[in-house]
Amino acid sequence: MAHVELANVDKYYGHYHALRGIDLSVDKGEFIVMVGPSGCGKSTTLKTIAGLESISSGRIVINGRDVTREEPGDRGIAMVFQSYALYPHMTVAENMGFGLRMQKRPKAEIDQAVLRAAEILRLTDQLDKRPKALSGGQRQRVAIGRAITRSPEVFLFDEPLSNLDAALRTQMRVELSTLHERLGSTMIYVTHDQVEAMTMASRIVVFNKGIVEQVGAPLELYANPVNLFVAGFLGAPRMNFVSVRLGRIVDGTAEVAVDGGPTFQVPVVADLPTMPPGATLTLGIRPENIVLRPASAGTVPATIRLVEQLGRETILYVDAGLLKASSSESGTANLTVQTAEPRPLHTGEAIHLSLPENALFLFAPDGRRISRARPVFS
Ligand SMILES: Nc1ncnc2c1ncn2[C@@H]1O[C@H](COP(=O)(O)OP(=O)(O)OP(=O)(O)O)[C@@H](O)[C@H]1O
Repeated sequence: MAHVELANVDKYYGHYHALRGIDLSVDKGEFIVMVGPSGCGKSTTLKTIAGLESISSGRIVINGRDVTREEPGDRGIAMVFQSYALYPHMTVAENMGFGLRMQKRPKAEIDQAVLRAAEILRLTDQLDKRPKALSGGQRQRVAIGRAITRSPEVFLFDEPLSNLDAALRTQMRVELSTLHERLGSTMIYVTHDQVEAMTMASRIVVFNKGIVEQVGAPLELYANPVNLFVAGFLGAPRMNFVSVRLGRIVDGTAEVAVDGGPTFQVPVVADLPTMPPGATLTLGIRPENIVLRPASAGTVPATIRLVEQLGRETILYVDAGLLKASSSESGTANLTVQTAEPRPLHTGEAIHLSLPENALFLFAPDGRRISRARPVFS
């Protein structure tokens, strides 16, 4: 187990500023998951911790030791990649023991480490096979086994499950979480997969364009994103965003109105009054918080453009003309609704929506969230 710290880390590739002052402190035994859009710097961050990329400025500290200039092999880390790159001519046991053999460790020690890793990863029956005789999930377990045998203080994972099919990914997700519990090691994990991030992380780090936007426990980030970017990034289907105008602010509550449409009262943080009345703000609402209602005052009329029936729930892409939403994910539809409505819903159907005020997020023109923090469990 190790504590890992990045202090003001900058990384340039030529003139390209890939990491911009990254500060990150990973506690011993934490499972940190890094997420963000393609090209935001997740893999670069992981490689700088591994020592596979040098940094332009800043410091990387593992267990209080500055490793910024240390070779990868001296840092006490092991990395598992998306492509598991096993040696095809070696058996599973030989693949798993490879790192230790390179370090010229005694045979008995290597055998013991391989057996222990194989037992943890349920590969004991596969040790004499070659990689081509294994399933994708088993191969990825061998790659993880290769990391385990080296008893690293820190495991780094770069999208290790993205080559597996959906069912195997689900199974491996559970196995990795179990592995983390069993070994208690510090793990830093990069993924594109929201479910992996939400279910495995003790804390999620959201990257964007070479900076860290927010760090926090999964549900905390989901309930209290600091800005539009984090709000829009975490959650599938993603949060809806609607342009609104700021009206009066009374007793910590802002009146915001959709042009020609409904008005909402949103609790705000203190610095909102510095914004002029009439300022354009963004209202956010998660698809699961929009409610289908019979027509009445305060509801918004909408037309269903597309229905995705997922069994337990249904995703509707609707055209709610009044709401000038900017999160269109599908043609003329401008709002996404996630509902457990039991009756069948059809394309072209007219419906009415209610946007509960206690589920609204409000964002300033610069993207900062200015509605009051929401409890994680509400
Ligand atoms: N060796 C390199 N030389 C030049 N530019 C690079 C190099 N490696 C990465 N970059 C650039 O640095 C930025 C960050 O890349 P990085 O691989 O860290 O992104 P990422 O967040 O992991 O993306 P993805 O999710 O697509 O893997 C990208 O714009 C990329 O093009």
